[in-house]
Amino acid sequence: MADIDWSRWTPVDRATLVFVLSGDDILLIEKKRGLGGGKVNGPGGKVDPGESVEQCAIRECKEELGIDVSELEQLGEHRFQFVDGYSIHCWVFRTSKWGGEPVETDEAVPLWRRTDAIPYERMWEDDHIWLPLILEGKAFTADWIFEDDTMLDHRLTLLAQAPGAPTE
Ligand SMILES: Nc1ncnc2c1[nH]c(=O)n2[C@H]1C[C@H](O)[C@@H](COP(=O)(O)OP(=O)(O)OP(=O)(O)O)O1
Repeated sequence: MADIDWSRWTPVDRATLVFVLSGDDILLIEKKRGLGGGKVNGPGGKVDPGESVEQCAIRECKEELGIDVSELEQLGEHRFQFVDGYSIHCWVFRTSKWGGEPVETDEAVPLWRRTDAIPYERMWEDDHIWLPLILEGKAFTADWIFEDDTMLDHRLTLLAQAPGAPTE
């Protein structure tokens, strides 16, 4: 964390992640392409110009899984900094409200798993640190330094309330 002035940090991209919960189950994806292609993650992706993070979350769930999510609860904020200079600011939502049946698309394969059997070994290295907080409904903000797929450092702070919407 030492070399980064997080107070001046400006991301290259903004993105979202969405976790749909249904009883003891969570809806994940096997991501086919893009950043993290080949990994298991939640549906999500980069924010389009002029789009809010919530609009992005809804659009990405439709594009990647064909489902319509609603009543999104914004709980987490990630600042991912890669040592090659790339950076991405990611907003994490959860919901238990969705319509439609998740289907495979050219971007993702749906993957329902029990919340006590999340395949962290197939996910980004950071996920096991913060996804349990999403399941518990705990708000947080977190900073991460990555070299490619390897997590070098991190700092996670629990929040009393959800992080605010992005201002950049
Ligand atoms: N470290 C880590 N853990 C968990 N999730 C992520 C990371 N780093 C990440 O970037 N992500 C997430 C954040 C986003 O949901 C995706 C990256 O966006 P991407 O899928 O590349 O964006 P799209 O808009 O869907 O894809 P393109 O159309 O740009 O190819 O990963």
